[in-house]
Amino acid sequence: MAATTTTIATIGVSSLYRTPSLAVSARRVFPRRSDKPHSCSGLLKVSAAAASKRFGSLCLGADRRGSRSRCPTFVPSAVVSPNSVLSEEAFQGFRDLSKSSLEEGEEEGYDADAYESEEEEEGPFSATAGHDENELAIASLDLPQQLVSSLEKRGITHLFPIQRAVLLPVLEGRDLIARAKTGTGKTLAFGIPIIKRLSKADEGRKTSRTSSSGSGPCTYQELAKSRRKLMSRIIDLINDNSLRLAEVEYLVLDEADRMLAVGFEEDVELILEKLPSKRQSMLFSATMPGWVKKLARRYLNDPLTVDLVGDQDEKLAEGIKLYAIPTTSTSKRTILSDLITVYAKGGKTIVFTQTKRDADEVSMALTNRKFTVLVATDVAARGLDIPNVDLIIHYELPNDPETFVHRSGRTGRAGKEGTAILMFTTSQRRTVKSLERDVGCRFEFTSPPQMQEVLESSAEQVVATLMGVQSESIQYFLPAAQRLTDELGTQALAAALAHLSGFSQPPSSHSLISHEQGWVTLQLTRESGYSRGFFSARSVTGFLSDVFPAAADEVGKIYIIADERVQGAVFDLPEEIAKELLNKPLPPGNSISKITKLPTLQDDGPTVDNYGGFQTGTGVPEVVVLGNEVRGFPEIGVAGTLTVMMAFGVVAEASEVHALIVVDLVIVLQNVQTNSHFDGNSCSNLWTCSSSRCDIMTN
Ligand SMILES: Nc1ncnc2c1ncn2[C@@H]1O[C@H](COP(=O)(O)OP(=O)(O)OP(=O)(O)O)[C@@H](O)[C@H]1O
Repeated sequence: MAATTTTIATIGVSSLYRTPSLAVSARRVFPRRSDKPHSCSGLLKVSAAAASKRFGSLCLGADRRGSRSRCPTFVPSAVVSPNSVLSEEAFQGFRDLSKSSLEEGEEEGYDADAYESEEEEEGPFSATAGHDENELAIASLDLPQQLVSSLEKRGITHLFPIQRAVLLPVLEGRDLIARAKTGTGKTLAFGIPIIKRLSKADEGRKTSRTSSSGSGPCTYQELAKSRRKLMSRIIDLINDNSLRLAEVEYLVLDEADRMLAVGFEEDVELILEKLPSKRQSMLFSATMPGWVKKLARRYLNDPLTVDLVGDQDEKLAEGIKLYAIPTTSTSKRTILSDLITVYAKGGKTIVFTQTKRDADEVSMALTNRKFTVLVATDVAARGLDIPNVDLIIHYELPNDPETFVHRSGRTGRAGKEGTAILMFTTSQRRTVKSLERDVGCRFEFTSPPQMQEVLESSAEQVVATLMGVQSESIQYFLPAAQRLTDELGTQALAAALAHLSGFSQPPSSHSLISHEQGWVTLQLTRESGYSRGFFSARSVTGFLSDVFPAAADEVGKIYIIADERVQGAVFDLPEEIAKELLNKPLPPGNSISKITKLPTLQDDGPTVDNYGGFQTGTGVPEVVVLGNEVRGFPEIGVAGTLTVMMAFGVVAEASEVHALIVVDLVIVLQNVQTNSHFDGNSCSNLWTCSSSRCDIMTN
């Protein structure tokens, strides 16, 4: 490629689109200032991924032409409403007013926040709702034909709302800050108009081709010569003069809030310093905290704000169903496989962890069944457009609401549906509640799938796969199938289904209550004539002590069956102990069995939702805070701001927790509303606790 050709500098891995040929077509729809033709030379798109030095692709080029002229501002009267289609009237308003303002040379401010709201009549992706389809068709926007065709090939024929909302402002050269939900097409929102403008510039150059030299940023050729440099950091490229940005005309900060956040800002600033001050700058993101808008003003010139999210509304993309599932750190991995089997239904899943190490561990744990899973840290949370991801699992809570929005937004893209599941431990309930508030969403709190559901889902998926086997292939296996059916009947098919589901071995036993592997859940039932009064958890331990003391020592969680006509409880035991117990003779009127499905339990059964109040009285402690009167540990005071950790990984801010009472080394949390007596700072002990022991680690 010669040094004189016009190409676009697009830097970054996220949402990267291919530059179409810059074929020129006559401009019809959008009038432009005739007195000041734009001479666009290049686009610099810096994504968070770029700033994090993870360049997946780099396409650099330069135009040797002169600099771009900035269009005056204009005053559109459009209605931009959160999540809604920009109405055709509004769209027309953009056109008319931009036209008139351009004609009149007006330069007025524009504040999309001041826009009125418009009721959403149809889905947010219904670009043609109530409008003349042709008016909104990409084919009618006077874009280069090759661009229109390549978009059509990808099923992109009509503008999405954010694309409609920013089209004219970008064409007119406005700086802007744009917010729209994940997967709503922000990439093409800036891509289409910039390509259109570049193609115009290219057209201009072709018709008045004069010079082939210049002092452009750098040439594709130069960098092709040094491929290795393509892979190195952009900062290094700038520093050693391989990348010169002096003629870049368009700057897009995609994932702008991430780009301008601490840790990235410095690099971005360094890059921005190298850009000409005369440029068009645009900030896009699905999340745009207030501080970004303030900071952005340093980089933008009289920016237009286009906000299709709004402050009041749910900030997640529509079509994403949210579940929250209580777990413990030890049961998480077992539950994860089950969740993927039941909720992804054979589709694609992304599992988000906090650290790379966790990601490695989780992916190792997902080996026995057949999954299509990407296990990733938050590096993959933004910008990645992987088609048709069905399920997102927040294996660990995100650090902030923005990360939750972006992680979840890897599904439910371009109007499709998806599911996001948040796995949380009991002490994280408050964080989950904060997430609901900050993101404006609602979780459905549900329990981990029961083994029966997992097996049924697995079988369904295998059956669906079998339906896709071509009849020509089936013919080859008919004789063997016939033989097997004759010998084993339906057992033969069941064996095939079990094997294809990844269950050649029976599912490993795990507790129905805590989902911990190596544990089983048993049910004790007592006939009414043998009742010795009120049936309680104590009745169970007393019974076990009589029958098999080892079981009484090892028993885990105990829950009473809700049905009042039944005297009974369910409880967890280690598998080996359970086996022995099941062989012991029982007192008359009592029966014990291993169960595969939990009966309905009394209120303190495994919780579905229990905000603000913690469970009391049973088994492993949920959260620990140091109280003033910790029996047996008089030296322990109170630490109001102490971070407390439990042996099974629960982390809680002590300031969010209420009280701790220790009863016979079973730690019980009580929901004491006043925490005034926790203000003392006398103690800063960190406790790790389990039901059977408490260790104190003094700082
Ligand atoms: N007008 C359109 N019609 C149909 N599909 C579209 C249209 N615009 C974009 N898409 C598709 O929608 C998907 C999401 O687009 P894109 O990646 O630009 O979203 P985004 O808003 O940048 O999301 P995120 O904030 O997560 O980065 C892509 O697969 C894209 O090809």
